[in-house]
Amino acid sequence: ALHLAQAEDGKGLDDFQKVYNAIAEKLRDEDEFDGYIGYGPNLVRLSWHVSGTFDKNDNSGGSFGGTYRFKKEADDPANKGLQNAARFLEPIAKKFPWISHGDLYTLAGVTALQEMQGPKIPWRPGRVDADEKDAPENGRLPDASKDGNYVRHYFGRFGFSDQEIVALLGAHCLGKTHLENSGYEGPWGAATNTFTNEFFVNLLNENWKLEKNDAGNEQYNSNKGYMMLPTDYGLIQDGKFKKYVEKYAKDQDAFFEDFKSAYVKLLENGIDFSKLGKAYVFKTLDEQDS
Ligand code: HEM
Ligand SMILES: CC(=O)Cn1cnc2ccccc21
Repeated sequence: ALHLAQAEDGKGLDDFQKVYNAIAEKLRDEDEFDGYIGYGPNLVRLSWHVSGTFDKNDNSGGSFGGTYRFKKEADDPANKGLQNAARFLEPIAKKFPWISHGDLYTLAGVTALQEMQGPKIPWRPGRVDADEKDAPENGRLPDASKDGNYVRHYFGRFGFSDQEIVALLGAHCLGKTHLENSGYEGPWGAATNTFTNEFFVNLLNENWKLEKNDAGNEQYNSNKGYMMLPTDYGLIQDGKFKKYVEKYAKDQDAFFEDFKSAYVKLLENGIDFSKLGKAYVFKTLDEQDS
């Protein structure tokens, strides 16, 4: 059965906006991380990895239990590099001890996306810290060396459509790959910390060459210094995915709308929020300055 959301008692929009603001101010303050990319992309990746262990067949994994806090999950080789995001969030968790880990990890991704000029992401609290025995086994996160068919099958475990899969992967407009983390090397030049549809524009406009990188893994590189993972490239090799790549390359608003919906579904998969009220939509720091 689905996990029933149990919001932190007595906490409302203002309380969670305070957590949002603490994360957003720390993001602004610590802007030198990873060659001045900042922590935003890493926090978005953490919010995806804590949710990406979900399996709709037995409702195991997913963001509900905050089990990333256990070594068993944090030490999954697929999570290499996310220690930075976890360390970033430690003082936030200490300042707001009442928030569950699952709510903190997902709220941090929402905060980072909105502060990087992404769409407004409605967010609901109610994840509850589970035991280490509930932490999913390693190996549930995807393999970047595969093709479009693998990606479709992989996300079938979450119940995502082709359109939702393409929209979600648009988050690869953010940050970069790091050879020491994943065995893929991204260019410093092209890495960004602003949420746009350029992942799709680059996929279609660059001429991609399949090359072996210094770790011996194949990746697609362009003469402008951009890179794509084989799974990224699979989105234009597969005709059914490609039409959504073209849609989002032409229409950033459509991308923002579809990304927002798919990202909320990713973060909320496996949880019954029906007993809760409306989702919260947080103000960005800029919207509060005025
Ligand atoms: C087929 C599915 C996916 C694969 C195989 C994949 C693979 C990867 C790999 C290998 C990296 C580089 C990690 C590193 O070396 O530091 C990465 C980074 C990243 N991924 Fe994905 N990813 C997938 C889906 C997603 C989704 C669904 C999201 C979010 C909605 C996402 C967000 C990110 C972000 C923001 C980064 C940059 C992190 C940073 O700069 O520290 N990815 N991904
Ligand atoms: C800037 C760049 O390489 C865009 N990009 C293309 N694929 C990516 C996967 C993870 C992070 C960034 C990615």
